Amino acid sequence: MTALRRVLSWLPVLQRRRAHTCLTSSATCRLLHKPPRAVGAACPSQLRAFTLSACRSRDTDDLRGSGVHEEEKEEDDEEADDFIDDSEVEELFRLHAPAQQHRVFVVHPDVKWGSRKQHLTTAELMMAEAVGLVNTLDNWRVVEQLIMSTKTPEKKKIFGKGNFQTLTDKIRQTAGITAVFVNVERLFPSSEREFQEAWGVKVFDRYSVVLHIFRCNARTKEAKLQISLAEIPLLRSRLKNEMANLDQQGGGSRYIGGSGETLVEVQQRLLREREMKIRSALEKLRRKRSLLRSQRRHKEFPTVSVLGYTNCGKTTLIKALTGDVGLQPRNQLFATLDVTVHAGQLPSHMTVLYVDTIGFLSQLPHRLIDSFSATLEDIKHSDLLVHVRDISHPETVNQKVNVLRVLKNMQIPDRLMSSMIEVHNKTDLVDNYQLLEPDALPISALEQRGLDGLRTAVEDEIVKSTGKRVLELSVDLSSPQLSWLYKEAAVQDVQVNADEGSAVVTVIISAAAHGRYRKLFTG
Ligand SMILES: Nc1nc2c(ncn2[C@@H]2O[C@H](COP(=O)(O)OP(=O)(O)OP(=O)(O)O)[C@@H](O)[C@H]2O)c(=O)[nH]1
Ligand SMILES: [Mg+2]
Repeated sequence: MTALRRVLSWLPVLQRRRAHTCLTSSATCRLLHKPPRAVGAACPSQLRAFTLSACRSRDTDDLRGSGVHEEEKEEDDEEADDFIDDSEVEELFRLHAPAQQHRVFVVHPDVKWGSRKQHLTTAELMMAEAVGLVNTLDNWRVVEQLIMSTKTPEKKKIFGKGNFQTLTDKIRQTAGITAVFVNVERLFPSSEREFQEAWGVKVFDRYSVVLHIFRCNARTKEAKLQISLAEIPLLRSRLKNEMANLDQQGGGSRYIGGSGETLVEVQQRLLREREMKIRSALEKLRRKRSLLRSQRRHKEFPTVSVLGYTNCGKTTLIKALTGDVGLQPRNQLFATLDVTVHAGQLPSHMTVLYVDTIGFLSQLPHRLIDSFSATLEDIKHSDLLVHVRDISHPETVNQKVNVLRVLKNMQIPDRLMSSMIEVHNKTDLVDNYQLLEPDALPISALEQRGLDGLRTAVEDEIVKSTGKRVLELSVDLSSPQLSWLYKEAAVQDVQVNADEGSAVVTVIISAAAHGRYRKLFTG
C-alpha cells in the first residue's frame, strides 16, 4: 500500500496552517522610498554598495558580499521572512525525493520519415543529448543505448509490436540495469505502467529526468517550489498507476473509515491541496519579484536578460561582463535554476543589471516551463535580451530554433524580440570560425574575447529602448538636488567639492526625469 503510505506522509504538511503575512504596503514604501544614506560622504564603493543592495533580492546570492548596509540587510530579511517558512518549503520539496542511483538503458524512439520527423537534428544527436542528461545526474550512469524506429512517438503505443518485443528482449538481456529512459517528452501513465511491467525496472521520460536534474540543482525556495509544482503531474500519473493496481485488487474504490471518501478521492484531494498550497506560495514570491522589479525600475537601472540553451555559457558571460566572482559556471546542464541579478558597467559607465536565467532545452514539456513562469517573467520585463548561442555545438541551429520557439510561446513583447542581440559564444572551440550571420556578435566568454563590442552593442540598444543616458550634473549640496537624484535616477558617482559646497554627480537618467530635474532646479 505504498500509495496510502505516501498520502499519509503528506498529511502533516497539508494540515499545518501557518498564517502568512503578505507584503504590506508599508514594506513596499520602505523598499521603494528608502532615503539614501551617507550621501555627503558618498564614495564610489559606498554608492556601489547602495545600488547593489537596492536591487538585490534574496535569490540574488551573487550580489552578497558587496558591502550591503546592515540596516538594509535587516529590512530585507524581515521582508523575505514574510512569505513562507524555510522548513515548510523543505517539507514540500522533500516529499518526493529522487532516486539515489541508477544504471540506465536509454531508448530513443526515432521517426524516420513523415511530418513528425525532426529535420534540424539527427537521432544520434538527440541520443547524445539524452545521454548527457542522464550523466548530469550524480550516480546515474548510462550502460546501454538504443535508437528504435517508431511512427508515433507521442502516442500511447510508441513502438510497433515487433519493435517493442525486440526492445523488451534487449532490455531484459542487459545485465544490471535499474531504469530505462525513453527519450520522449512525456509518457502516458498507462504506457509507463505497461513498460515497467514488461521491463521490470523503473521507466523515465524527459520530463522526469529533467525534473531530477532540477531537483539536484535547486538552491532557493522559489526553485524548490517551482519544482514541487512541476512534480504534481508526475504524482498524478503515479497515483493513476497505483490506483489501477489497487483496483485490480479491488481496493481503490472502498470508503475509508466513515469519511465518505474513497482512497482515490482522498489522494486526489490531497494532491489538489498540495498544488494549491504551492501555487499560493509561488504567487507570493511572484508579487515579491514584481516588487523588486519595480524597485529596480525606480532606480533606473536598465536590465538585460541573458538567455539561451542550457550550457551555452550564459553564466560565464555574465561573470566576464561583471567580474562577479560569486558566479560559478559549470559544465553541467541546468546549472543555473534561479534567476540572479548582477551589476555591470557599459562603456559610458552606465550600470546595467544582467539577469542570469535558467537554460532552455528542446522538447521540454510546457508544464515544466509553466512551473518556472514566475522566474521567467523577469525576461519579459527587461529592457534588452541577449541570446547566447554555443556556436561550437553540433546542434547549434536546432538549439536556436528551440530557444526562439520557447520565447514565442512565452509571448515576449515584439520590441524585445526585435532588439534582441544574438551572441555566438565559444568561438575559441571552433577552428577557423567564420561569422555567417552578420547581425550576430562573435565572442568567447571564457577567454574574454569580443566583450567590448558586446558592451557597446548593449549600450546602443539600451539607449535606443529606454532613452536613458549617463549625464554629469553639477549640484548644489545645500539644496535637495542630490537626494532628488537618488530617488528619481541612478546615481553612479559623486565627486564632492567641499570648498564650494557642490558636487559633480554622474547619473543614469531618462529624458523625462531629466526634464523634471531641470524644471525643478534649474528653471
Ligand atoms: N571553451 C569555452 N567554454 C566556455 C565558454 N563559455 C562557457 N564555457 C563553458 O561552458 C560550460 C557551461 O558554462 P555556463 O556558463 O555554466 O553555461 P550556462 O549557459 O550558464 O549553463 P546552464 O546554467 O546550465 O544553462 C562551462 O564549462 C564553461 O566553462 C567559452 O567561451 N569557451
Ligand atoms: Mg548558468
